[in-house]
Amino acid sequence: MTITITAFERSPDRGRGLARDMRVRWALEEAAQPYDVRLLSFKAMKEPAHLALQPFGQIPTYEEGDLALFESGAIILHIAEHHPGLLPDDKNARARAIAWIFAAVSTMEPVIVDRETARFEEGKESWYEEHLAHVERRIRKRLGELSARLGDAEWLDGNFSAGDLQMISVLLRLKGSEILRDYPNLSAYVERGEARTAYRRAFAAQKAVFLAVSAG
Ligand SMILES: N[C@@H](CCC(=O)N[C@@H](CSCc1ccc([N+](=O)[O-])cc1)C(=O)NCC(=O)O)C(=O)O
Repeated sequence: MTITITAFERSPDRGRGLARDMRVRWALEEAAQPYDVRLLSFKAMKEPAHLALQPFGQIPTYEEGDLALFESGAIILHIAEHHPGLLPDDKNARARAIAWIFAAVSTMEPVIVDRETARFEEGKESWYEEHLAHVERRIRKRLGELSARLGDAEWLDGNFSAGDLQMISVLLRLKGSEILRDYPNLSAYVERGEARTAYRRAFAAQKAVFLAVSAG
């Protein structure tokens, strides 16, 4: 059955692969699953047809036959559970890989999104600099803990998994910042993810959308 995901018609990430459709694209490429993309304007995202799929008016969503899913973590887990290559066969290792999906979205991503929110929405406030220092301290705490756990391993727990895909996708939102550069093993971990063929195919596909819109 055809898989259809939704993505920004004009992504504010300007083809840098930071919007969350990228991580779903990546998972589908790792699973060697072809997919269609329905591109949505910001307006269309808030209209009833899309709200029926995604109650918060956001992307991505995932449709396959009579299944409609939202929440990128849930979509990635669904893909991983239904296709080989993203979760180990061993049941305990599989459970640990799923734990890393949750760790990425519920422990690591919120502190990183806090920094983006502060920079985009609070930059003019008198307390911005002090607030940003606290936010970045919280990010560094989590990065230090993740760095210690990863050590010199290639992936978080054995072979590459959906947990790595989600964690690397979250860490990529720090790409280019001096913060991630302070954790060389995490920078190298992210680069290993970016070097994967599936990542590069997903990145090229989402960037092609931006280039087409920019050329239009
Ligand atoms: N928890 C949901 C969150 C989905 C979400 O945040 N979607 C964003 C796009 S990805 C977040 C995002 C947006 C932009 C950049 N960027 O770099 O420009 C990066 C990430 C969205 O639709 N925003 C529009 C809205 O909320 O009205 C999930 O993981 O699926």
